[in-house]
Amino acid sequence: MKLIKNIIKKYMGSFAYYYSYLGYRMWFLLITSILVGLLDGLGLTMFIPLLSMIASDQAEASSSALGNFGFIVEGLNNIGLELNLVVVLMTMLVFFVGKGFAKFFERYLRVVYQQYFISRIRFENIDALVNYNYEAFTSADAGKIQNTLSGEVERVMQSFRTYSDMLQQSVMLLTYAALAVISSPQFAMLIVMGGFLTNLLFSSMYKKTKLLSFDLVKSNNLFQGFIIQSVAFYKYLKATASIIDYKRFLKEKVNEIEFITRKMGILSSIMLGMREPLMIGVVVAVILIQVELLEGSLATIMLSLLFFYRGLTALSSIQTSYNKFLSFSGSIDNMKSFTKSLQASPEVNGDDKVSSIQNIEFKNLSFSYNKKNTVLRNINLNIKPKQSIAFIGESGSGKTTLINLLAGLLKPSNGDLLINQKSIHSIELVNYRRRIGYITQEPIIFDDTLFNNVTLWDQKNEENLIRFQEAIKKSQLSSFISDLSDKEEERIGNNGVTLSGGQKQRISIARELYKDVDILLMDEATSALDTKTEKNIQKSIDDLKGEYTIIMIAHRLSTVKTCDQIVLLDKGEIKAKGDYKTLIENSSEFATMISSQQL
Ligand SMILES: Nc1ncnc2c1ncn2[C@@H]1O[C@H](COP(=O)(O)OP(=O)(O)OP(=O)(O)O)[C@@H](O)[C@H]1O
Repeated sequence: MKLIKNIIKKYMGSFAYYYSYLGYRMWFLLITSILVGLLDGLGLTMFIPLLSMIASDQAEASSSALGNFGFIVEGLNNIGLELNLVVVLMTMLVFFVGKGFAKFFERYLRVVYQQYFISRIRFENIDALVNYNYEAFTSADAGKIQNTLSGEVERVMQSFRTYSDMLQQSVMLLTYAALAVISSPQFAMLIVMGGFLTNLLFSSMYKKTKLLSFDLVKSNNLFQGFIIQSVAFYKYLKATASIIDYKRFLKEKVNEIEFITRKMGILSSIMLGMREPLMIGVVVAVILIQVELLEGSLATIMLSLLFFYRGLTALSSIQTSYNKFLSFSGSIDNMKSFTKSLQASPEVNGDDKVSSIQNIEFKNLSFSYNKKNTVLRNINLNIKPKQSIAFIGESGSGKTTLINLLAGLLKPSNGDLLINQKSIHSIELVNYRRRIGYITQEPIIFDDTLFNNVTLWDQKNEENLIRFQEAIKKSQLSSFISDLSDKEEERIGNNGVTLSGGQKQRISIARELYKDVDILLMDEATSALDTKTEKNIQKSIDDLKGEYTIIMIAHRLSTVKTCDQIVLLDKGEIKAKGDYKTLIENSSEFATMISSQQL
């Protein structure tokens, strides 16, 4: 009973979950399952006229042979068919062919709906992830996100698969039960009562076995403890001859365990041995009562029995599927809470469209992570179009946070960031970000061709090829590409393993130049590049100055010499700003930094 209750509870909750994605499709699944069960059942009823023909040795069966299913015979009679052998066999064939079609349709729908269901979950999570607030993302569990989007989705799909198995088998069970009742209501009732009684007998035995297994675990644990102690205290026990008494005590425990295990063995053997004779005993008793006392028809009883047998097979499949379903169903709860938590922290977006980024102004801007950890204080800064500006400062001084604010990934806690005199809070972020190129410290290289890496899977038409070539030229990659055997179609390999650090950096630059952007955010690589590569990269950056607004985080001060503005950050505050010459003269910290890097 508890199992059935649990099954129904889980069943309904999960139905609602699948229904929220599949809607009316769930009803289609249910209807096709019912159809399969009905056609199968009706096909089986045709065994009865066959049996009655054999029993009476007549060439035709009467409608009474089918009991409550007599309507099938009458229906056939109405269309001018007598129930002879050929008609019976053909009708059976028609029902089973019909069942075949229904089964095909049901399986087909299941596969299609399963894919639809999973796509919907994936879309929902991808949308939520794309729309996720960056600050929430930084504190989210990256492993969980990855696992849920790949492995867990797979497990939710499995849950649906086993659920639809269960759904189909349950419908079959109900259909068979209904058919068994229609075939011979009295017989069905008696069988159910008999089954219920035997179940009572078994459930008391199950309870006993369960209690015994608890006892066994307890005794085993105790015994383990005593054995460990006999080793630990061996010297004392031996020296005082107490080991002899201890031996007797240990042997008693061994006997105790053996006794419980034997009791359990007897119980389970009794259950195993009794199950079938008991069931058959019930069936025999019920058939005898039906035929001898209640004068029922043997043929309809046989049919009812056949349905019971089919029903029993469906029941054991339900149990197997349910166990499997249970092992996957935890993933449904996990997926629900995961999707909910992603959707709970969406990015806040404004309506003001930015078609090109001109003036950038930090106005008394402060920023705190999680409303307490203040990392930027009272930042005031003006960046004019096509200016180049470098942020420098110790590790943790807030440089990356500033870049994140500029990209709209983080929003100012106090003060404001104005883009073309409009607050970043009111700006529509997707179009704004399309105007931004971002060259990260670790170059982003996809496992694909050079062309796709630069154009991010743009169409390879004439116009795009010209843009591609221009980007390649500007980022000093022309000679590199002419050395490649497949030119722009050369595959770069996973994370660019076949490329040097400098080449990767320049491909990242080419990607940003291919786009039509106004500003370039650059997080300069800290990893030691050889002097030649460093010089090359420096040259490619220098060439871009004056063409784009360049905002960079500079670790090597050699790169900041030609910048229009250098901003020295210290513990989240602007310590000094100006061009290279002014800063050397006005800031002792900057002068010290320069001398420590021997420039
Ligand atoms: N997601 C976060 N949550 C809380 N605090 C953070 C988070 N990210 C950074 N911080 C803190 O903010 C401060 C500034 O970090 P930021 O990354 O901006 O410094 P940085 O100057 O770029 O450092 P580095 O040169 O080492 O990259 C640091 O104290 C850091 O610990």
